[in-house]
Amino acid sequence: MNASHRPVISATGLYTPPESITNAELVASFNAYVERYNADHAQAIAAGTVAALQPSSTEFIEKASGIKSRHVIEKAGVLDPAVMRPCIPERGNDELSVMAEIGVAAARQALANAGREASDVDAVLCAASNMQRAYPAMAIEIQQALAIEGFAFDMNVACSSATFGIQTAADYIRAGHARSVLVVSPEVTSGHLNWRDRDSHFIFGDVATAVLVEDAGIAPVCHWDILGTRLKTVFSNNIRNNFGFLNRAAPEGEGLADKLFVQEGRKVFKEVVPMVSALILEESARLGLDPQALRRLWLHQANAGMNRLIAERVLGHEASEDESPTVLDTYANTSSAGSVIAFHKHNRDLSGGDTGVICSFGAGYSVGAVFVRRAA
Ligand SMILES: CC(C)(COP(=O)(O)OP(=O)(O)OC[C@H]1O[C@@H](n2cnc3c(N)ncnc32)[C@H](O)[C@@H]1OP(=O)(O)O)[C@@H](O)C(=O)NCCC(=O)NCCSC(=O)CC(=O)O
Repeated sequence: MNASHRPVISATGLYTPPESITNAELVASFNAYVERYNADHAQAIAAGTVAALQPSSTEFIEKASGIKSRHVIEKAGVLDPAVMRPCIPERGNDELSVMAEIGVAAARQALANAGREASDVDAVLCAASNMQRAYPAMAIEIQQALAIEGFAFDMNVACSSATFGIQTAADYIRAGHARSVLVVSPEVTSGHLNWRDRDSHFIFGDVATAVLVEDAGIAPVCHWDILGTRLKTVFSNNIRNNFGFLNRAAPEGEGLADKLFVQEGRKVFKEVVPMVSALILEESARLGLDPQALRRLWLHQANAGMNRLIAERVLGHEASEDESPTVLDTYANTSSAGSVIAFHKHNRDLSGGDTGVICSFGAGYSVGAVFVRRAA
């Protein structure tokens, strides 16, 4: 088999959890929790020592974010007003862990779509925003479950994990260190979402994606050439999660609001939109591409309004759904997997020579862009 040291995307895979929660179901559960909380604290609220909680609304959620529903690994616990978290039973050390299980499902689909055997793969990156344990690496568990030789490791750049993973895989191909690399992004975001926080309880969903990055010399006929990749990070506290082993002890420990997802959504919106559009425009120029000729933008799926603005700045006109497809309406924000889901679901209709960009952005701040051209 030939090695060209030119990276391509050979195929992608997607695992979608069967259970899904509509905005109406989510808001009914949240508002039942609010009613119960306010009744339980009625005296303190009347005395002004405790603030009453405000109800959520389906109209607000859809208008502010574009999200209509989200998939989750475990629905009953999330919707029980007395629980409001996914109840995923702990598994024994000799059982496949949840993240590995959904990552393997997505990886198997990517391999099948490429006509590739797992034994052909040289490396596995588990690129995701929340690892369910510190070690051993989730990636090594996925590697073992697929019976892959070589090496594997985890990486976390929050929402940009998958695009940073694709660039890392592409660099292995460019350097000749590997010819076939799986970038797997299992996102169990329901675990870190604070389902009791009105400002963010609607934001996330669970999913797993896989991207098979390979040397063009071994790639299937139908693939996407990686024309260039560009990464950027700028520190910000506006999306933050303080969970970690240094704060394991009560009363500061796990379960407190700051150990879950916290964001200043408006600031994120305002500060990240210009970062993303500038990065896409700069990298287009460096690659000698006309941004207005990009056939499709597969953008991170956090907020429909954000994507509208970014796409307009890049393309120079209001983007159609065909130019900038949305998946957050049914998946919500799936962190690093979002732009890959958009690419997975919306790339087969394009023609040879069509060019586009897979672009993620989020906590860090972080932005990752992968420019691709359909080969055949
Ligand atoms: C979160 C948002 C949808 C919120 O929309 P807005 O900014 O318009 O809303 P806001 O917070 O200013 O609130 C406006 C008004 O609505 C009220 N309000 C807030 N929540 C409500 C709810 N659930 N139901 C009804 N009303 C609500 C507020 O109290 C306020 O009232 P009043 O007007 O009376 O004060 C949006 O800001 C957003 O999507 N920002 C981008 C976020 C983003 O990209 N994050 C990255 C996520 S991290 C990520 O992607 C993954 C990663 O990096 O790992």
